[in-house]
Amino acid sequence: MMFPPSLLWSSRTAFRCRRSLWLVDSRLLYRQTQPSVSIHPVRVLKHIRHYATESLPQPKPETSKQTVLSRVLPSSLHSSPETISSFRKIVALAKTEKKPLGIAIGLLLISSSVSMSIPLTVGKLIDYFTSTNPQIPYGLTLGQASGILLLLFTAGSLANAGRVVLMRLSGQRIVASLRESTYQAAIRQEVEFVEKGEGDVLSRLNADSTIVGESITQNLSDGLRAIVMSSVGLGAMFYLSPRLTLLMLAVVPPVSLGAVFYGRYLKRLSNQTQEALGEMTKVAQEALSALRTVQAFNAAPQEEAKFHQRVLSVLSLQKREAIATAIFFGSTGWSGNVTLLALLGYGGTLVSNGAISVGDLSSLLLYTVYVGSGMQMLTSFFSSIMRGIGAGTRIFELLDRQPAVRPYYGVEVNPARRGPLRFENITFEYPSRRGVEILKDFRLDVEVGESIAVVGKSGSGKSSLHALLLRYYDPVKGKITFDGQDIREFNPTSWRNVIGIVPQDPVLFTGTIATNIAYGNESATREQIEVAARQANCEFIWGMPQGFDTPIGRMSLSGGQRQRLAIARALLKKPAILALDEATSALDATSEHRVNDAIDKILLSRQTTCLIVAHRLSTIARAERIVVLEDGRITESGTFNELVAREGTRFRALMAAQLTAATGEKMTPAEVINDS
Ligand SMILES: Nc1ncnc2c1ncn2[C@@H]1O[C@H](COP(=O)(O)OP(=O)(O)OP(=O)(O)O)[C@@H](O)[C@H]1O
Repeated sequence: MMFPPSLLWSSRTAFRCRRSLWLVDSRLLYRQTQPSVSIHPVRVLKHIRHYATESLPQPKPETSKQTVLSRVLPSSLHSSPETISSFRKIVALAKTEKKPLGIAIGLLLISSSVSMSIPLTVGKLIDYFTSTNPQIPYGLTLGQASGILLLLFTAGSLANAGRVVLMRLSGQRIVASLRESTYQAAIRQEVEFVEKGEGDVLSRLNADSTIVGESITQNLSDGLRAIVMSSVGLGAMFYLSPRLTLLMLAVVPPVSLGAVFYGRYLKRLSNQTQEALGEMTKVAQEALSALRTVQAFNAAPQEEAKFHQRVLSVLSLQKREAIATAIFFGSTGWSGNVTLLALLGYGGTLVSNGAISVGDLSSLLLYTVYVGSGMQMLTSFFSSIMRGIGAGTRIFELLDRQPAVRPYYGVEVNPARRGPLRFENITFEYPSRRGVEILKDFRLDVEVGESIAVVGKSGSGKSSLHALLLRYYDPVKGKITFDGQDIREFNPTSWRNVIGIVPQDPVLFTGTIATNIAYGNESATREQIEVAARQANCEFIWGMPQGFDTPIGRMSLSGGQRQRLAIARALLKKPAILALDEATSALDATSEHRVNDAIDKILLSRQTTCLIVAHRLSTIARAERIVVLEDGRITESGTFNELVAREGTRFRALMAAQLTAATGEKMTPAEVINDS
């Protein structure tokens, strides 16, 4: 017996399923993944029964809610409280769409009832046309009966169309709101969490929310339809001929037992193939992402050979899988058809004995197909529920996650507040590198309006100071205070409002120059934006044809221009603290001059406390105080002249190394300053 391919899953869907979730059962999956597979519907029924009673641990008596779930979930999932809570949350999501979903379910019942009457009608028609004394119930004429049937089928189709529209729209609305809340939750997490698993967050936003939406609507509707089809179909079969129905139910179990074991073997093979495919992709990915290196070392043949090996192992597994699948489906198809033959044979004798009419036998065979389809749909329904729960668990994990730094919790900081900034005995490790102390008992006091240049070799922890200041992370020991108050007491959003940040490599977002300067400050007027741009020496904007309305992306900005835009963005906030992380790459002389001039203006105003991670000598020389960061601590501190004048300082060595790298000549900082 062949199932309509539309009822069968694509293998891609199944693979996705397998990746994320425990599947209902190998044999059922296998049937779902293969198009044009012969499946005996009653065998499927048996499988489900087996699945529900044996492959699952018995429900725990203590909780009635768990009991219901235990029947539908596989053992690996149903025992987990997470799964149960995820299931409940998914159901709760559907509550927002209670009304349309309720109507859709009503329509579904109407359309299913109509379609379930078809086999019976066909049987009656066959009997009517083959009978020597044809009679229509209720004394209807053939025309009237046909008219009623036509009306019924039209109503069924309309109900079905209505169901599809309502379910889809509800599903899409659920997915849309789920995406928004997932995005909101993700964007409020601490940076470490998102940066570590950015791809993960994106897949939750994209794939997982779609799966959850589908499992509430589309799959729920399919599942209900399947339940109606299977139960009504079986009932009708028993009504038409209990003997034939029992015969079918008796033939199936022994055949299905073999299929169970074989199905498991196939599933194992399929898993191995997927793993091998993963390995193959990894090899290709590595080489393609490092193509410059591959070509520079003429390593293409070597990479091709590596890939060839992986392709071979995939091929050999696929060959085994193909043979095994062929045997599996050949034999299940054969046994399915033999069962059908037995039914026809026995049914035929019953017809010739007059125990059953030709029409009833036809109806019964048609119902068998319906029940089979219903069972098939039911199995995908279980898998879909589990996929939905798996995806839901990942989404709810993010939705329920409390960020390590709660963005809207704590004391509001008045934007006009000013005060000294103190790093008090800070010890800091990155959460992903526990045990590696980036800062050790670090101490630094910065007075209001003071400018400090932090210097040190690459990787010494300079930028980490800014990360702590912005509360991307919190120190392991010690505290940072602003105006005498621990910054951890502040509401991070309002605290970040008083800090202007200029990162090493400023990010510009899609939009115009103006929207980029006003990033995070949407209420800023054009005038305020222009003032900030002027302060930051962004005169280049006025030279652009569309000025401040020039879209970013249509032009390429130089490093110096980007940095000045970032300074303008920071200045627009009128920050109490400016955290400037200077780009390490050299700027051309004019750019550097314009950037430095902008920094000068900020420093001279003495309105903003400046903590500059400095690389360029010209910037370092501008700061009132320079601190040298080494081994997580400040080892030297003083004005530029003091540090240059001091013999054998770490600062002199650092500067000399930088100058040598920049000029190619051995020079001292003092020489360069004098030269310029
Ligand atoms: N997110 C992170 N997770 C783990 N380790 C990090 C992270 N960011 C930086 N580090 C490590 O912390 C150390 C200090 O890095 P940091 O960026 O603060 O140094 P830096 O002095 O600013 O360096 P550079 O001058 O090259 O910018 C480095 O060893 C770096 O590899």
